[in-house]
Amino acid sequence: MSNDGKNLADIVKNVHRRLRQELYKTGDLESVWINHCRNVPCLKKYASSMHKLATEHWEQLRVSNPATSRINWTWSFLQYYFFSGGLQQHRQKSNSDTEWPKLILNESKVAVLDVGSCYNPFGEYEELDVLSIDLCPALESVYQCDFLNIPLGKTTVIDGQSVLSLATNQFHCIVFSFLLEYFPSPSQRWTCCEKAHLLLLREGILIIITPDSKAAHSNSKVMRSWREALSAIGFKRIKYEKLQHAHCMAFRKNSVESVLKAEDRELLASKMYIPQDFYNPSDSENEEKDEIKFTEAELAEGFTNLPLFDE
Ligand SMILES: C[S@@+](CC[C@H](N)C(=O)[O-])C[C@H]1O[C@@H](n2cnc3c(N)ncnc32)[C@H](O)[C@@H]1O
Repeated sequence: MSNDGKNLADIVKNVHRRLRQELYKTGDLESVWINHCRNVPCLKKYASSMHKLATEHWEQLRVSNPATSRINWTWSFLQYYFFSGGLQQHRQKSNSDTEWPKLILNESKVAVLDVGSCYNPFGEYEELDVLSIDLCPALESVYQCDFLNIPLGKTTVIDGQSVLSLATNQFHCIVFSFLLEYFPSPSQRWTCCEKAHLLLLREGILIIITPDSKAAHSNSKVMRSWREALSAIGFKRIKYEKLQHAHCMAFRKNSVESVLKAEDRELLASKMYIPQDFYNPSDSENEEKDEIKFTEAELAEGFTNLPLFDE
C-alpha cells in the first residue's frame, strides 16, 4: 500500500484509539463522547481521510478484485434477499405469515438507512432508496446525525443537512459498515443494534461489516458473541462471510419486540466487545483481569487491521 494510503489509515485508526484511551483514563463514557462530538477539526479530518482512503485506495482493490468489496457484498446480498426470492425462502423457514411491506411493492425500492455512511457508497444503486447519515459527513448527500443520540419517533424529520429524528418500523435495511468498531464501548455498539431493531420493518435486514484482515477463525469467538447478543434483541443471523479484509453479516429482524430486563441488557451489551476493549498499553496485567483471553498480537491489533493497511 502507498504511503498516502498508510497515512490515511493511520489517521482513522488513531481516532478510534484515542477514544478508547480517553475512556480508559476517565471511565466517563458520556463525557468522552460529548467531547469527541465537539471536536469538529478532528471529525472533519477523519471524514476527509476516510473518504479519500475508501474512494482512492480501496476502490482500486474493488475494481481489481470485486470479491474483496464490502459494498459489492452488501449489494449482492440485498439483491438476493429483496429481488430474488431470499425473503420468501426465509419467511417459509420461519413459518411467518407477515405480509410483505407495501413500500417495496409500490416503489420497487429498498429503503436503506446507511449509518456512518461517510461518503454515501450505496448511493450508486438505483434500486436502493438510501438515507445516508454520519456524525460528520464527507459529502452533501450524507446528512449529519449522531445515531447514538438521535430520537426515534413516528416520523423522520430532516432540517437542512441534519436528521433530527428517525421513524420506527420504516426501513427495509440498515447498514453498519465499519461503524461499530469506531465506538470505544460495547454498550454503544449494543445501543446501535437495539435502535436498528426498532427502525427496521419486520423481516428487514441489518448488515454489519467489521474490518479484519486475519483468517476467519481467529476472531470467531467475537463474532459468535455478537450473534448471541443480537439474537436476544430479535435478530437472526442468516448470512456470514469472511472476505479478505472484513467479516460480513446479514441479520434478519424476526421478532417484533424484545422485552429484556435491565440486568439482561447489561450482560448482553457486554457481549458486543472487540479485542481492543481489553487492551491497555500502560498496564500489562490488564489482560489477566479479563475473563476473555486474547494473545498479545490480538490485543495489539484486534480489528484495527483496516483493509490494505497490512499489505
Ligand atoms: C470507518 S468509517 C466507515 C465509513 C463507511 N461506512 C465505509 O464503510 O467506508 C466510520 C464512520 O462512522 C461515523 N460515525 C461514528 N459514530 C457515529 C454516530 N454515532 N452516528 C453516525 N455516524 C457515526 C464516522 O463519522 C465515520 O464516518
